[in-house]
Amino acid sequence: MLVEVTGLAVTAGDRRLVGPLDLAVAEGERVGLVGPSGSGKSLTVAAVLGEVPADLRVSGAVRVAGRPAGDPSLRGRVAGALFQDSATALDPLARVGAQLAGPARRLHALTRAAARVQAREDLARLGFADPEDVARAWPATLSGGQRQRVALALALAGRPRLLVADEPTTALDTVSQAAVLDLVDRLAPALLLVSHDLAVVARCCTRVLVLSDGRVVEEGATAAVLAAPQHPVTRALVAAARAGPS
Ligand SMILES: Nc1ncnc2c1ncn2[C@@H]1O[C@H](COP(=O)(O)OP(=O)(O)OP(=O)(O)O)[C@@H](O)[C@H]1O
Repeated sequence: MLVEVTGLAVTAGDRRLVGPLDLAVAEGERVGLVGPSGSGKSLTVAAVLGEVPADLRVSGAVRVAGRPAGDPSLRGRVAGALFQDSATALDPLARVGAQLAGPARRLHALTRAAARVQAREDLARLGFADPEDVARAWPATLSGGQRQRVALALALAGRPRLLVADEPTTALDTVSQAAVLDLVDRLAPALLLVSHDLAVVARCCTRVLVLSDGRVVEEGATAAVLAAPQHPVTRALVAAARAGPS
């Protein structure tokens, strides 16, 4: 199993924010995590990435590719991460091409020239018609949708086996949302996708877990959950997804 979470609990003092929760993602699988605001989605993926804030306590077993979450050998190489705000992923003081070449050189010992070629290829793969220009650009000169595509390229630059994406399209306009989701769907080797919007998860994920108050209240094939939601929280999410983009 690529991701194996058993008995995860995240607590703040004596308040339990997440858990107990089990979650598994197989190699190549696409799993969605949906739930209303505050249901524990972000803390769950933070636990998978080994990045739960230090003021919180994590218990249970979280393993990625057989190693404890947060193990430095996993970063970029096994799991790439994409968040809502691409501004935090990109260095404003480095050109796009140089940023993309970083992980390729660090994780795969590519030469500077080979990393440069790979960065151009990655930008083309990410739908940029003019990879040379984008590689030379500073992040601030790109649109929000373009920046998020670069952030996706960066998350995938180390050729990880898993993409972890937390609300990757929430900050984008509808057209960019569709473009970024399409790329996530096409390029993620395996996917753990967080969204408050079941329609977003339905686009990319074959299996979905519904969270409420830090626990999984429903789980199953996305199509089956959409067609016949059982839990009231799931029903509300299905109704919201049918009502259109949020
Ligand atoms: N560092 C923290 N200290 C205390 N409580 C926290 C901390 N981080 C998150 N929480 C609380 O934990 C709960 C779960 O938060 P989390 O961010 O995982 O929810 P979420 O489902 O991702 O919500 P959203 O969709 O709003 O991002 C919330 O009640 C939140 O207020």
